[in-house]
Amino acid sequence: MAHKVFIDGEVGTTGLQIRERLQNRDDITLVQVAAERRKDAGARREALAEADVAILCLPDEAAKEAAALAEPYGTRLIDASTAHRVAPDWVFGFPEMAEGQRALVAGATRVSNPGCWSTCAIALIRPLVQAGLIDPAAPPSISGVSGYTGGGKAMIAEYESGEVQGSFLYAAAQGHKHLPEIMAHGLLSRVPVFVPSVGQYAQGMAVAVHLPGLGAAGMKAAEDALRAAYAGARFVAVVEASVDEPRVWPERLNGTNRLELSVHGNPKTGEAVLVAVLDNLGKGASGAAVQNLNLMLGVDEGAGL
Ligand SMILES: NC(=O)C1=CN([C@@H]2O[C@H](COP(=O)(O)OP(=O)(O)OC[C@H]3O[C@@H](n4cnc5c(N)ncnc54)[C@H](OP(=O)(O)O)[C@@H]3O)[C@@H](O)[C@H]2O)C=CC1
Ligand SMILES: CC(=O)N[C@@H](CCC(=O)OP(=O)(O)O)C(=O)O
Repeated sequence: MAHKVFIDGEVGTTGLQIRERLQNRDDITLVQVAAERRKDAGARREALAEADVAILCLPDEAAKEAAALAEPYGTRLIDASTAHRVAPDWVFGFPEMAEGQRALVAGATRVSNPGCWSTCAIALIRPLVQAGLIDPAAPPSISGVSGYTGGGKAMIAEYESGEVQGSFLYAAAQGHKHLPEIMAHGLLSRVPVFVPSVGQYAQGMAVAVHLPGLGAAGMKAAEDALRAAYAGARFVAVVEASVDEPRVWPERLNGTNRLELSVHGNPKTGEAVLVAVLDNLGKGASGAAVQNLNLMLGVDEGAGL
């Protein structure tokens, strides 16, 4: 029998992309609420009760409300928002992050999908902390660029109406909402400096983790640590630096569920940078949610991806 899946927030940026990935699958029946009733708590409660799994593609407060509405029915949840990413009773939905994480996701009732920035940062930082190449108390700074779809419907409207043009840095005041999850799952004891930016293009992300003084031997060790951490992973790969040299193109994995990592630097000076590229709407959001759903349903991890 088909699994019943409700996408709460189905007409938002992340929700629409998840629907596209699920709507033609024979093993899934979508439970739907009419678009005009999408914020009606009664209609959402009924859908949450009917579904086997609900994927929350909502602002944080609405995601917390949905989790409370679903509680009495035991509906399994995947939350795409920031609301539960460091909550102890939710499993962090980055299956490649650690040995055993895939099994935790598969068996979970509540899975919190990682943020797009944090997927990149954690993927690069965590294995290096574990290899002793990053001191958790002296974390590297992080920078990056995202397409404007990362800001959801509101930012898409700003760009596509012409109200906003150009690119900008943001969160320079060091309060970005992904910092807690980067610290917790990146195994850091001190918060890193993080300066993200938005470029004048729709979709795709590149992130750099800055490692001053890593040295030539450290660069080799970093690449070895990353390769060991993601050996056998289907959607995460370490690629040669040449793939991302001399320009890192944030759009190069668009339309995929892939995350690619590379190690760059100058062996003469020892200055190094780790780079991650993904589609913010793919492995950074909707693709990751579908991968987690597949694991929870016990089907091929890559179904529909
Ligand atoms: N865009 C991205 O790249 C990523 C987004 N995320 C996260 O996913 C979540 C969704 O983001 P995104 O899709 O970009 O956001 P959007 O603003 O594009 O979509 C959110 C949807 O939720 C609806 N909504 C708002 N409040 C409620 C409510 N109380 N009840 C029901 N529906 C509600 C909105 O309605 P309306 O149509 O009226 O606006 C909208 O359709 C957010 O938490 C975001 O942080 C995660 C990773 C990446
Ligand atoms: C470009 C842009 O604004 N991006 C969003 C993050 C998108 C994403 O990954 O995240 P959440 O799941 O945490 O919303 C931001 O930086 O706040």
